Amino acid sequence: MKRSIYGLTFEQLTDWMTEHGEKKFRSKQVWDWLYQKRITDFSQMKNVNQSCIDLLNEHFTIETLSEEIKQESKDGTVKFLFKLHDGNVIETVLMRFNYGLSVCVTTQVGCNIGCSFCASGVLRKNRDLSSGEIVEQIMQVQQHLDQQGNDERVSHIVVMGIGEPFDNYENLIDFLKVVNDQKGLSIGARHITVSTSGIAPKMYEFADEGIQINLALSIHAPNNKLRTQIMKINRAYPLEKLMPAIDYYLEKTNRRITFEYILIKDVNDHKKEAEELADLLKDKRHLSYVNLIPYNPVADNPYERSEKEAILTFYQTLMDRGIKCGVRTEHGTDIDAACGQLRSKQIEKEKARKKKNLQEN
Ligand SMILES: C[S@@+](CC[C@H](N)C(=O)[O-])C[C@H]1O[C@@H](n2cnc3c(N)ncnc32)[C@H](O)[C@@H]1O
Ligand code: SF4
Repeated sequence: MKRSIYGLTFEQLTDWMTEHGEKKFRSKQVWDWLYQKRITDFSQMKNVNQSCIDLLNEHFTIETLSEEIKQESKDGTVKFLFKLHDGNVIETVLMRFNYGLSVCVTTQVGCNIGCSFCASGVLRKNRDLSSGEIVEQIMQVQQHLDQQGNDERVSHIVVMGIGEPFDNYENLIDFLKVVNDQKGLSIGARHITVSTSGIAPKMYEFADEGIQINLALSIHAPNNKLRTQIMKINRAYPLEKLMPAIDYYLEKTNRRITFEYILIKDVNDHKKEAEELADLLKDKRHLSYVNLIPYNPVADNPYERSEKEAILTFYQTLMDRGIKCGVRTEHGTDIDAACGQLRSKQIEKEKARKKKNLQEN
């Protein structure tokens, strides 16, 4: 199996070139073709000599994802379902904001964290995505934009699709280096957000990376009892372990953390939980922002979305206590918007098709 060339950072490609007897400047040429001209075949690299093209063809591929489904919403959201080389399927979403175009990428096939409200968690992790497969999601979306002919660029990235990015740490870091590199896509670090369910040791490591990427923590509950009930990762990393990791990150980076808080009707959306959350964050409120996310219904899941009034009360309670917060606006409500839903539907369809085939044979 050949590697995806998108998976290599600029330094890795330069080392590879010299190890294979090629001049260092070849990596700059290759990156120009890949990320500026966005070619999809090595033979299109006009200023690269044939022996280098042959070498690249021998060791690497460019495109490994095939587009299975593309759903476009009235609000401009586009949801892609890609098939990987091994037949697994993943989702990627393009969202339009007034500040730019943001892509939500997937980092794993399924997720082992198993949060009770998440469509991704229902399907266990099958494997990690390679750094190349994560970069290629951005490239495929950029190619979709190129085809529209409006000269639009992906300007923001949120690592909030299926999977726990800190459970695929090395590939995540390589991905971030590739998309952030000025010689490539040059997407600003401050325009990239990584969301984690709270793998505390990796939060220390991330703080030490010295990159200016934004961090979001899926907190979802202000105490251990409730957090463990909805997120079993809290058994391994309860708040006593998580809060010091957050403090370390804030001290080391002086960057704001976004706390994501999904609002589930009658589960974690009472005023007392808002008060408790404000208490938990009070000593770091100058560097905190709470993103309230109304629960997005998932098939066969008993949870319900909070009432509008409960959402407003929660929001106001935090604001009154000096905690900056906002309610996430929804995108693509007329398509399979909730994370992991398009993929789950597709897997169910595939299972039904296989069963039917078996019965017929
Ligand atoms: C899918 S996760 C991926 C990143 C990482 N694993 C995490 O949990 O932060 C991204 C965000 O989507 C949220 N999410 C998951 N299922 C959801 C649902 N049904 N409705 C609304 N948000 C959901 C998660 O809580 C998390 O904050
Ligand atoms: S919310 Fe994040 S960590 Fe939890 S199951 Fe979904 S993808 Fe995994």
